Amino acid sequence: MDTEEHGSDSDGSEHKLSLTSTATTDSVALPQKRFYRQRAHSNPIADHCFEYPSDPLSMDWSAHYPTVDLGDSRGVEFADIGCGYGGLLIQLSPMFPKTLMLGIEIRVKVCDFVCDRIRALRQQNGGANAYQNISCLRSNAMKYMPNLFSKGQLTKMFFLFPDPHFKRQKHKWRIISQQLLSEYAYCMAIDGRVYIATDVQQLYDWMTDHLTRHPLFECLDESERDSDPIVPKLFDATEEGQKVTRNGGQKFVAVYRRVADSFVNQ
Ligand SMILES: C[S@@+](CC[C@H](N)C(=O)[O-])C[C@H]1O[C@@H](n2cnc3c(N)ncnc32)[C@H](O)[C@@H]1O
Repeated sequence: MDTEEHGSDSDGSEHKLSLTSTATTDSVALPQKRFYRQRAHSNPIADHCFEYPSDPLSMDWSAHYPTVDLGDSRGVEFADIGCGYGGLLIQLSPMFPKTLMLGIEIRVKVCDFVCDRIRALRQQNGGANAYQNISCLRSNAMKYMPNLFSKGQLTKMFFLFPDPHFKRQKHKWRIISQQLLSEYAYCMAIDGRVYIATDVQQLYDWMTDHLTRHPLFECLDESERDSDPIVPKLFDATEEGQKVTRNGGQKFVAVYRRVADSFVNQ
């Protein structure tokens, strides 16, 4: 992934931080996972070397969505947190062709895989102008969400099969907590939706407990959930979901709505 730091050119003009990922290539073949293997878990609290914008307006998204007229777009609206190998983005792309979606993935090689996968799909479907609305960014969602997204920008956030971090002393590594939910709520539009899925009952209880207790989220009732066309995708669109299916595991899914805070002027 090419990176360009936010800073000043010799003429004093500011250039925006740009994280080139899916913009250019010569190859058309889909990437093979075996060339992108990386340890399963990354410590999200340790210091990693990340490029990140000082604020959302400094982020240059043009390299991520090179054919999209960004001036005419609402910016990224869907964020797949810990997107892994990118299966959800690829399924949602044709369902919402006008919506920009971003996978956020902390592992370098996994993010590279998704970028190469999207690049190949774009080339293979060049004539159809497909997959131009999806991209992947290597970042730590536990640290940089407000740097990437403005208040109320996201209409959907996905947390599909997140790392369970079973040991008690590693619960602080979990991607859902009261503090993190407040950051996610800040980036979300009122009525936006949070989708969670896991095969680990204990993690499901943890995530739903935190979401239910948080004043800015409420659980969708069964009929609302069943009429959401995205819900069926939560089970099998991602590589981890497919692995659970192969192993005959159970899946637990829930959807929450971002609600307005009745005490604070939104
Ligand atoms: C178990 S995998 C699930 C991947 C994908 N959602 C799926 O269902 O196939 C969890 C992913 O979250 C990523 N991840 C963990 N913590 C993260 C963080 N703080 N920010 C971004 N990605 C993270 C991991 O690197 C891993 O790829």
